[in-house]
Amino acid sequence: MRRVARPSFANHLPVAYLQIIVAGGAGYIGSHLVRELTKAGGHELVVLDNLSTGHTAAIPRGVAFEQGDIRDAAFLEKVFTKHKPDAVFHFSASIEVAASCADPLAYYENNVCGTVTLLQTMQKHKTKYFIFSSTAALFGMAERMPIEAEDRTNPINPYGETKLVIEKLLHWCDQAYGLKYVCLRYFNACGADAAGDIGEDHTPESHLIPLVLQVPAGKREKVFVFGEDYETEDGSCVRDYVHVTDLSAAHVKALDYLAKNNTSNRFNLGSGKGYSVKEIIESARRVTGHPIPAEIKPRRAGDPAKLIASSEKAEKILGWTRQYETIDSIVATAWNFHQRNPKGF
Ligand SMILES: NC(=O)c1ccc[n+]([C@@H]2O[C@H](COP(=O)([O-])OP(=O)(O)OC[C@H]3O[C@@H](n4cnc5c(N)ncnc54)[C@H](O)[C@@H]3O)[C@@H](O)[C@H]2O)c1
Ligand SMILES: O=c1ccn([C@@H]2O[C@H](COP(=O)(O)OP(=O)(O)O[C@H]3O[C@H](CO)[C@H](O)[C@H](O)[C@H]3O)[C@@H](O)[C@H]2O)c(=O)[nH]1
Repeated sequence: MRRVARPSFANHLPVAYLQIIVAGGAGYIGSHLVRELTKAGGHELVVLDNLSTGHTAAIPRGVAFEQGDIRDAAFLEKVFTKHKPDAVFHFSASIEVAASCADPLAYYENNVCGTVTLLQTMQKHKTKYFIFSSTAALFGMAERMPIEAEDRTNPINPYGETKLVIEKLLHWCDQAYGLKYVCLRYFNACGADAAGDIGEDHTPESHLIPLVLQVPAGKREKVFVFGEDYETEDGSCVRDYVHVTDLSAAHVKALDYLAKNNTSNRFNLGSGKGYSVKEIIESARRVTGHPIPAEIKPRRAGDPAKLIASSEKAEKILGWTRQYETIDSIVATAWNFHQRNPKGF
């Protein structure tokens, strides 16, 4: 069979030839992308992760793994020299809004300094494409709902601001070095792969859906509702919950987009529907058949009242569609993971 020559960086790369680094690929969302890319085949994948919150068991057998930190320039240099990536998916970050309010320096160090080191290594090695895990937290107290990709950004917590700093830096990296990037602003990632063998497993857990499911799983007696005095219908915070497998599909499309168009862009990714904390607890009650007691607590630091996405731009430009539309179908996949893996990974 004739071997097709690998094209130079001067040309757009056919998607099938890419060497890909998934930084943070042992984590919740990154491991789901690795699963999707592995299923699709055709790429050489390397997971890079310091395992601060990720799990080796979440990395499929046969996928290369480099354990280390994105803040460690010497480690990155070794990995990039060895694997010569064409594209980097960058999930590796600290992710909790309340923790970022308590320790902003740690968040800037990991999310900003770490990403700068990663981008410096990419620039040195002429790595062409960068897909960045950004967030709805960029928007803060948004002026309108649903939030369009081009709406004004105004983060109200350090976590969101670290992501905005990087989005702005990426613009300048494109201008200065020709780096092509896509920023994907996920709203609230949730659910688990349909097979139920990978899912969300953080210790300690801070995210709403896995915490709610710890009650029927027998790991906690009740769930707390942080704030009942927001300007929302039932007083609790409203978020847009989007399934992690749907998010993975958007990443595959983003890579395709970069390889075909060689143009940077940014997209919001959500379901377009908002659910309050109380509605999420109701959904978990329906899915699990457990009464799930709830107790009202004061507001949590850094929480905006409402975040709902318009994903119209991603639908139009990337051709992104979602498989999971109802909140119960999403919660059911998370519950499936927790039932199959009662001790996590
Ligand atoms: N979970 C959500 O709802 C959500 C929403 C919007 C954006 N995001 C973003 O998506 C990305 C992934 O989130 P997640 O929920 O999968 O989190 P996660 O904590 O499960 O995954 C992050 C992974 O990155 C690794 N990591 C962290 N710092 C690192 C470092 N310095 N060097 C190397 N590896 C490091 C961790 O070990 C982990 O495997 C993050 O960038 C987060 O900000 C998440
Ligand atoms: O025990 C809990 C846990 C959470 N909440 C509330 O549930 C909502 C969702 O909270 P999560 O911690 O699940 O998620 P966040 O909205 O704070 O943040 C998540 O989604 C963001 C995007 O919207 C980010 O990117 C971030 O990384 C990711 O953690 C918030 O109003 C929070 O106050 C509770 O009431 N009780």
